[in-house]
Amino acid sequence: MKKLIVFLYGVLAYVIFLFTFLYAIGFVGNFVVPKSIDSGTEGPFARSLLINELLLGLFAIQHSVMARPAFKRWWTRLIDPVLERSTYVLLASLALLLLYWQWQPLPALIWKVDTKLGATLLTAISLSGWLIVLLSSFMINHFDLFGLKQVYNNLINRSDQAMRFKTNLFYNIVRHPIMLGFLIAFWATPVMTLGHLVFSLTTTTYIVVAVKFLEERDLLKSLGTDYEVYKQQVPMLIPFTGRRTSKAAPPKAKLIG
Ligand SMILES: C[S@@+](CC[C@H](N)C(=O)[O-])C[C@H]1O[C@@H](n2cnc3c(N)ncnc32)[C@H](O)[C@@H]1O
Repeated sequence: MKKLIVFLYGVLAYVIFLFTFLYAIGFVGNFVVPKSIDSGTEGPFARSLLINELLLGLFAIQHSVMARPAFKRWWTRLIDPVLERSTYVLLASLALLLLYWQWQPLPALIWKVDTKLGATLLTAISLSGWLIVLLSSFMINHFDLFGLKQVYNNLINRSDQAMRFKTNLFYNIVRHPIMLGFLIAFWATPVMTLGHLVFSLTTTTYIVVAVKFLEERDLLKSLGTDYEVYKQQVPMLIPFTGRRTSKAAPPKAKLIG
């Protein structure tokens, strides 16, 4: 019975994540959803900017702190380790839902592409960014990243293994295709308002700092020279840049963590 409840908790966390992810596409692109990045009534500039930065900061802190191995070691002494990933996903989704709800529009225009062709092209590029995010998550392990694998294995009494290090497909072009997808989705827009610019600049800074100084540091610690070699062969975020001696070596069934 306990295992079933744990499984249902994981499924609920995943469903909330899926809704949050789909909502993000409409939020950033200003389509379909009731509250988007540019909708609502304009408030005082300083107050709006402060609220937006606090909302992004809350997400960044939750996302970064809860992903660190030291935090996970402490946290899984308090909660069932099977629930760790689902709880992380659930809290990240709640932080994003709060952001969508409380985001303050800053409508000043930075750029606007007036031609239909240009606007359609930029929207298509942005949507391709979201697709890159989704496809990349399947290239490492979508159901592991979002906690479903852990609760399912627990339900059927199968032992759970950590995620495997992958260098396939998009991971052979850049080391962080999920983050690259987000950057494309955030920046490719036919209408860039000040609010959207604040969102894109802050998230870009966060992504670069978190990837370089947190995620890659943990991966280096866990994978050692395999990750060192991968770093030399595959650029971080911009495809076809930097030193590239040869194709990334196939992973030697290395587990992360
Ligand atoms: C939200 S995912 C982002 C992955 C990567 N930064 C990206 O942008 O595609 C974060 C998780 O992916 C894992 N990860 C990063 N690179 C990986 C790789 N090449 N193979 C498998 N897992 C990876 C990290 O250990 C972390 O648990």
